[in-house]
Amino acid sequence: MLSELTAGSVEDAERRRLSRPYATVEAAALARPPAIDALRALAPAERVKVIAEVKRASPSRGQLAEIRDPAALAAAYETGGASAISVLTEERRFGGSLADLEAVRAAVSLPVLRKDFIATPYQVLEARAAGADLVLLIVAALEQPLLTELHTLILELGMTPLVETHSADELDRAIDLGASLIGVNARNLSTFELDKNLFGTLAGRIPAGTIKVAESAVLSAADVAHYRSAGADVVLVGEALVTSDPIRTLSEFLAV
Ligand SMILES: O=C(O)c1ccccc1NCC(=O)[C@H](O)[C@H](O)COP(=O)(O)O
Repeated sequence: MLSELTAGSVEDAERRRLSRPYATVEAAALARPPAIDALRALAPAERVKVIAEVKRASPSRGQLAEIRDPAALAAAYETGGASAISVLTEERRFGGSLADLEAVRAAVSLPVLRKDFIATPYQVLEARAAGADLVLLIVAALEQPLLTELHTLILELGMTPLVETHSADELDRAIDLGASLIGVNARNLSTFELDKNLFGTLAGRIPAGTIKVAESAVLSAADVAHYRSAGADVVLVGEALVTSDPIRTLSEFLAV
């Protein structure tokens, strides 16, 4: 499933590239105001921080929410105390788009994450051109040389890579990169199985000074407390926010 999702995202980007060539997107990326410092926004603090996700649908859960106005949802997340916004831009299975990212960028002053299946430099440039401050890199989807190349490009463009892992081997690869922001996703992106204890199993391997993000399966304040007690600096939340009153849910999560 992960390779299928990645191939689909790359194919869609190649289609866009026919009407918007590399040089055009690169120029747009370089013309953007500097990216917001996401490491600062997500730095460890007394309380857990939340990356709040704009997520319409997913392969594991189907349709989650009809989000007509992603900018309004992101603004609510900002009001509710989120520290960054994640925007799923994958079109086929998540119903997202780069237009969503651009709308969110214009609506909030928080760092914005492009959450997609990124496997080419063109997709990284698209992210910056649309106003992203962070870009997701999924270790399981990328061989180490490509992972290194994309990680370097994201940094060169002034953005922050969120390097996502799901096993000790993947975590070691993220650490070898020198990643400053590492996510452990409870969801196996091929089988969709959820393991809420994976973060706790792996967190001890993450070097001091690295920001630790627990991703997925955060459905309640108890889940936030579980990840926090296992060492999470940040939790990334999608479903629980888009299927509830996001401001109320955020306030419950941030009170942990
Ligand atoms: O959410 C899915 O079903 C999914 C399937 C395959 C690849 C990625 C997938 N989701 C991306 C994410 O990592 C989540 O959107 C994110 O961590 C938030 O998860 P949740 O709070 O459980 O909605």
